[in-house]
Order: sequence, then C-alpha cells, then structure tokens
Amino acid sequence: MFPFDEQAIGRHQRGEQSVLPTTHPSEQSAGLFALGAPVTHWAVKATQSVSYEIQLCDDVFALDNLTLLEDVTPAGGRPRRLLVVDANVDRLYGARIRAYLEHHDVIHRICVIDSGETAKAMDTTLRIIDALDDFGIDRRREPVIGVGGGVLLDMVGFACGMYRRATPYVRVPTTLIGLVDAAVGIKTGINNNGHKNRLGSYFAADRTLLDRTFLGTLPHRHVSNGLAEVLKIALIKDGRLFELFAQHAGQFVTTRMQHPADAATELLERAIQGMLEELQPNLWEKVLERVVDYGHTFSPTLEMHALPELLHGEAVSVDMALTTVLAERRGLLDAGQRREILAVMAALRLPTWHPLCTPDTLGRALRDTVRHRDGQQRLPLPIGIGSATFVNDVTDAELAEAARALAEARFEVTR
Ligand SMILES: NC(=O)c1ccc[n+]([C@@H]2O[C@H](COP(=O)([O-])OP(=O)(O)OC[C@H]3O[C@@H](n4cnc5c(N)ncnc54)[C@H](O)[C@@H]3O)[C@@H](O)[C@H]2O)c1
Ligand SMILES: O=C(CO)[C@@H](O)[C@H](O)[C@H](O)[C@H](O)COP(=O)(O)O
Ligand SMILES: [Zn+2]
Repeated sequence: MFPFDEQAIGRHQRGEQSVLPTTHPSEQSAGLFALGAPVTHWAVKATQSVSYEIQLCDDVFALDNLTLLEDVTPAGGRPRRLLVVDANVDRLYGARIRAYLEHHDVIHRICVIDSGETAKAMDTTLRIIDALDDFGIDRRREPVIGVGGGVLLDMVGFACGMYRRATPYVRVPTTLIGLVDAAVGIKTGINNNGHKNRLGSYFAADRTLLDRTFLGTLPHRHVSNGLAEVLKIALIKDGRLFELFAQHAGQFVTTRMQHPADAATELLERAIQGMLEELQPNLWEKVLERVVDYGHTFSPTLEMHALPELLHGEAVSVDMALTTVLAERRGLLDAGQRREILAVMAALRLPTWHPLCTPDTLGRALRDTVRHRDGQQRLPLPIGIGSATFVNDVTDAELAEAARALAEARFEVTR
C-alpha cells in the first residue's frame, strides 16, 4: 500500500502543485499513479511563468527619480542594495550613483568590475558572487542592481541565477548593445575555454531601466558596435529600420544617437520592439530557427579568435557582410541591395571583412554553430532587406567563394 500523504491532499486542494496518489481515472493525469498499483515511474510536469518589465527611464540616478527604488518595501526598514558597476561607468558616474543612494538612505555596497570581452569569465563572475556573500544579501527582497554594458549584465545575470539558485536582479544598461539587445532578453553567460557564451543561463531580470543619457559618454566605436545589432534586426525583419540607417547612419554615430532626435528614438524603439517580438514567443529557444541569430553564425568564432580586437557587434557586422554576399549569390537579394547594405555598414564605421575569414576558420565556425543549433545550420539569410529565410546546406566551397568575393570587393573599412 502506498503511504498516503494527508498534507499533499491539502496542498492539492489549495491548488498547489503536488504529485498525488489518485483513486479515480478521471483524476489521473500523465505520470500520477493509482493506489495500490506497482509504481514504475513518475512524470512531473510544472510550468513557470516569467514576466519582466523594460522601461525607458532617462536620468535614472537623478535625485528626484525614484524609479530604481520602486521595489523598496517601506515595511522593510532602511533598504539595502548591492550594486555591480562597470569600472568605466564607475569612473564616470560613480559619484552620482553614490550620492543618489546616500540621498535615499539606501544601505549599499558597490562592487566595481572590469568589463570588456576578456573579463567575461568565471573568475569575474565568482568575484560578483563573493560580493553577494560579503554583503549578506537577503534572498528575495534585495535585488542586485547591475549597471554596465552587455558584458557586465551577462555576468551579473549569470551570477544571480546561480546564487541561492535564483537571486533577483535589476538591469541598468549603459551601452547601446545593452539598451537594444543584452538587457532585453533573458540570456546570461560567460565565455569559457575560448568559446563565446559557452556557459550561461536563461534567467530574467525583474526589471530593466533604459537610460539613454549614458550614451552621452559612450565612445563612438561602441555606438557603432551597438548599431550592428540594430542593423541585424533591420536586415532580417524591419525594412523601415534600414531606411533610418540609409538616411542617418553617420549622424547616429557622430551624435551618439542624439540626432536626429525623432529618428534616433524611432530606431531605438523599433530595435527593442523587433527583438522582443522574436524573443517573447521563444524565450528559452525551444525553436532553434531564430532570425535574431542572424550575424551570429560565424561571429562567435571570429570574435573569440580575434579577441580583443573585434568587438561583439563588429564581429556580427563581418558575419552579416559575408552572409549578405552569400544571400546575393543565392539570388535572395540583388547586387544593388548588397551594395546598399555594405554602404550602411561603412557609414556606421563597422568592419565588413576580417583576415580571419579564411575557409578554414569559417568552416570551423560553422561546424561549432551547427552543434550550438543542435545538429543543423539553421543559418538565417536575408531575403531582400527586411525579411529572412533559413538554410541548412551551405558548403565550405560556397563559403570560400563568398569570402573571396567579399575580400575582393575591398569593403574593409578603416576606423
Ligand atoms: N544576453 C544577451 O542576450 C546579449 C545580447 C547581445 C549581446 N550580449 C553580450 O554583450 C556583450 C557586449 O556588450 P557591450 O558592447 O555593452 O560590452 P561591455 O559591457 O564590455 O561595454 C563596452 C565598453 O563600454 C564601456 N562603457 C559602458 N558603458 C559606458 C558609458 N555609458 N560610457 C562610457 N563607457 C561605457 C565599458 O567599460 C566597456 O569598456 C557581448 O559579450 C555579447 O555577448 C548579450
Ligand atoms: O548576442 C546575442 C546574445 O548573446 C544576441 O545579439 C543574438 O541576437 C542572439 O541571441 C544569438 O542567438 C547569439 O546568442 P548566443 O546563443 O551566442 O548567446
Ligand atoms: Zn549579439
């Protein structure tokens, strides 16, 4: 006779998840077992919902801006917060951040970490975890606040996802890649053994506050770097976004997305909207045909092999230039469109070629990506400008031909 758990009945009656012995077939669902019958297996099925907010919030550390502290529970006494802040951001904004926290009487500690792709590793992540230990964070009511670019936010998310198996965190992205991509989804991660984002998790931040004022100090190269991820969205799903690039690419970079103001705002909103349209229905990447993988077939290997020379968005740009030529040679877009795309990349001061684009490296990159995509290439290619298809039959010879054609076109741009 199987032991009967009275508490389980109570939990079940209260609608809590539990696996119950059932006495009537109608109550039996997959995996539950009838009383008395021999038990050979259980199949547990539970769903977890994820919801998080992303909101524009300019000047987040202005003394009169309470958005960041909205999650403070008054009953909890003086709020406590651990902040993890990018070293360059701390140099530029640290005094302001500290003044804000002191003004609002927040007990706080600031863990300052170097970012940049070479710092995106387990040792830096473990430093964040040490800071969580030292601060003595409460498990649920003291969300960690990450302030930095995509590297920092990927590590903060990874650390918080591991700490006590899930410690809430809030993201304040300070780079363009952070604003339009890294702080929009739920992926976290670090590089490991020379592989890009090889260790990571799907762990949503509670909130993301998008403060465009941080772009005012972002080096132009990093503005271009972020615009590569926006160009990705334009090429695979948003022709209007591409029009904005065709009209204003150079100005977006030189003014750090300040001018033309309306076009810059439209671009940011369309980029985030486009990303979320793709991410929300497939947040855990159950389906591996992902148009937002565009530009990320060869770039992970290129980025890691060129480290630290190629920024993430720059490697994505080289990947998109190569696959644009590949698409043209397959008749998916015409020579005029290829010229337009590569001209926008040049106007954005993005590379469209790298010496690492050799048949050997590209072949190796593709094979690693095939493993990442569970055995198939699932390679997004643009159809014209603004939509995409997936292919699984790119050969090494075709790759070599496309790379040769791109190299000959001398689209390399010197910054
Ligand atoms: N999780 C995701 O879904 C996702 C999506 C896209 C990209 N990413 C990751 O994002 C990373 C790239 O992000 P990134 O380009 O922001 O890198 P980053 O975090 O290294 O920041 C770039 C540089 O800008 C500096 N910086 C940051 N904010 C600044 C500011 N306001 N003013 C002046 N300098 C500032 C940083 O110190 C750093 O030197 C890659 O590792 C990529 O894998 C993740
Ligand atoms: O770089 C990232 C995510 O890391 C995004 O810009 C990109 O659109 C996609 O998420 C790609 O799938 C690359 O993601 P990843 O699996 O390499 O982390
Ligand atoms: Zn990316």
